[in-house]
Parts: sequence; C-alpha cells; structure tokens
Amino acid sequence: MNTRADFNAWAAQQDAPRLTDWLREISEPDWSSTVNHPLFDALAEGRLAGADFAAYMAQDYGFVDPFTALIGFAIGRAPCMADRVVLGQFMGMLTSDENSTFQRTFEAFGVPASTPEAPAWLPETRAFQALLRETGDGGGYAEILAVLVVTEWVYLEWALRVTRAGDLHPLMGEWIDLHDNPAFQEFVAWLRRRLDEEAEALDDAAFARMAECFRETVARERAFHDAVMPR
Ligand SMILES: Cc1ncc(CN)c(N)n1
Repeated sequence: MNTRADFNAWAAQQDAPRLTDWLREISEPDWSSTVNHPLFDALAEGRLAGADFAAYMAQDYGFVDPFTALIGFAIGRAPCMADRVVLGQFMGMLTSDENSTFQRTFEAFGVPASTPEAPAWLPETRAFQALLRETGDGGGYAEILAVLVVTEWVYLEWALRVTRAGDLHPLMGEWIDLHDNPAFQEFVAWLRRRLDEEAEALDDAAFARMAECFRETVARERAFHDAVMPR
C-alpha cells in the first residue's frame, strides 16, 4: 500500500497523477475525518466556548513547539538556499504572528502563564510530539516534507471549508485567517510541489518510509483533534 510500485499502479490509472494526491488518498479515512472535524465547525460558527478554545490552543502549543523545531531541521536538511528561504519565511511567521495569536489567546481566556509551558499534555499530544521529534532527529528531507505537507494542508483544507459566523470572536477569526490566507495557500502549494519532486529521487525503501510517515502524521492529526474535542 505504501510502496513505489503501489504509487506507480495508481498513477497509471490517473490523467495527471501527483504523488501528494496519492498520499492523501491512502491516508483515508483519517484525512477526511480530520478536515471535517466538528471542532473546526464549532470554532468557525461561534459555538465553541472560550474555555474550550483555550484548552485546544494550549494543547496545540504543545504541537507548535516541536513543530517549530522540525522546521529548523527542514531548513538544515534542505538541499538548496531557495528552499531555506521559503522555510525560513514560514518559520518567521510561526514565531511572530502565530505565536502572538497563542499568547493573546492565553491572556484573553485566562490560561495561566505556566500552562502553555508545562500543561497536562493529553496522550495524543505527546504521541504527536514524539512523531515530530523523531522525524526531526532521524528523518530525511522528504520525510520532514511529508510531515509538513500533512500538517499544513490539513489545516488549509478545514480553514477553507468552514463557514464563518459574522460575529466570531476576533481570536478565533485570527486562527482561521492564519490558515486560509493567500500566502499560506501558496506555502502549502510549494510544500506539495517540493515533496512531489523530492520523492522522485528516493530509493524504494526511502519512498516507503516517506509514505508511512505521511500516513502516520495524518493518523496523529485525527487522534489529536478527537482527543481535544471528542465527537
Ligand atoms: C495539530 C496541528 N496540526 C497542524 C497545525 C497547523 N500548523 C496545527 N496548528 N496544529
């Protein structure tokens, strides 16, 4: 299911085969389950209580910390300056605008200053942290890209999908803005393109590892959001 031969068999049936479309397809039903998670509808439609939004954001800050470190590994393992520039710009946004949204959310909803640093991580948050750290420590560039494609593409998809309430809390609106704006859409398109390209040069074993990493990341996304807000 994860092999290059599987991809080639799938590609032979497509008019315009793309690796990242196949990866997404083999990650069902976890992919659609995450993108269509009721948490995102509740958030966008103004039905999510402030305390529940803050609890989600506190857990998500536990994701963002090792995720930021993973971007650092991506910058280090990238094969060229052009990739380092794009990833570095994303890192800049993450550590400025996005970090500021977290800090102001914690302030607005009274999350104690110590909580984002030492909160009670849910087991699913810990499992996601472990995947991010292991990929950073031992993964090649394609595996790191596979993780980034999942985390950013899934967020882009739900943010484009939801219907926003007119009187949405500004911080909830900001969280959607961070994930559906044109620069973010371009970044996700770039990530997909680079993974499509990088995968071409992988040997069969590395290809299977990259595909497994993609699927595992989608499974972690689903488990994380199910834990933060059970269906
Ligand atoms: C769990 C999770 N996955 C993805 C994203 C988008 N960077 C996020 N903030 N949190």
